[in-house]
Amino acid sequence: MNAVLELADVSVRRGQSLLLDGIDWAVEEDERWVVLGPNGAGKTTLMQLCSAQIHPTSGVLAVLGEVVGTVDLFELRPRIGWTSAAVAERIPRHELVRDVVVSASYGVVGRWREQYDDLDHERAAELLVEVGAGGLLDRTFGTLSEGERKRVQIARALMTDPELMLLDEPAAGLDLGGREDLVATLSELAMDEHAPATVLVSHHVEEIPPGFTHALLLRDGRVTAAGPLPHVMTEEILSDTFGLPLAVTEEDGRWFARRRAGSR
Ligand SMILES: Nc1ncnc2c1ncn2[C@@H]1O[C@H](COP(=O)(O)OP(=O)(O)OP(=O)(O)O)[C@@H](O)[C@H]1O
Repeated sequence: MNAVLELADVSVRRGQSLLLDGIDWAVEEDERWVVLGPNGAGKTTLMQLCSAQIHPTSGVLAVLGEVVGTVDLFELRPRIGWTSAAVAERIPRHELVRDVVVSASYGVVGRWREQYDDLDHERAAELLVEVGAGGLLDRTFGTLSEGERKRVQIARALMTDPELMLLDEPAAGLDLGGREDLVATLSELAMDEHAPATVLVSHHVEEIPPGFTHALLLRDGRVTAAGPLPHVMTEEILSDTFGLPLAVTEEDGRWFARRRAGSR
């Protein structure tokens, strides 16, 4: 098994602030990880590192076997599928959904004069069906609901057949039905043995799709725990990570957390 992500004592500093502090972490190609932590824990900064958008200030980061700092990041990035609010903001609202997905093959947002062949368009259409958005091909991105936009972004992230997929808070802004639909779609992807290694960022344990295998928990830029889900999803570790006493339960592969009764 090959590691798709390897971080050894990785830190990120901006001015006086230490955003990430001595992170050690490895993700293997058949693993599906969730990164959990409260606001400001460093989750997005970690995804920026893993998507080769930024360099560590210190430590060693290898993405898909390439040590960041020794390789051309423009060659590395197309091998990574990435969805985040920052990527979504760059998608032109007038863009047709079919073009939002297909343009990932050129690593661009907003179709210009690139030429795509029929196979590209067929693949885009298939991926949209796979994520439950097959009926949206000819809509413009700006007319979609938040939940539909998330699905289109996941199809776009899969378009280049990436070796690593990073999903930064894909359920943010969704209503209950939208969240549950998305969790089901991500669960299907997680259980597909041909799907790439996946890292999903979330604030909420309820958003962990069944089929995800591991969790990395962050607080104040440090790892509080990392490993197989049943090992790290304990009341003690989650309470420590989120800074409040939590009761944690698991049912049918889904996780739930709430403040422990009488603890306030
Ligand atoms: N350029 C910067 N300079 C100084 N501090 C920064 C910079 N960028 C981010 N931070 C701080 O680093 C911390 C981690 O930010 P990050 O966005 O990675 O957290 P997060 O876990 O994704 O948070 P959230 O859940 O709220 O999205 C935050 O306190 C943030 O204010």
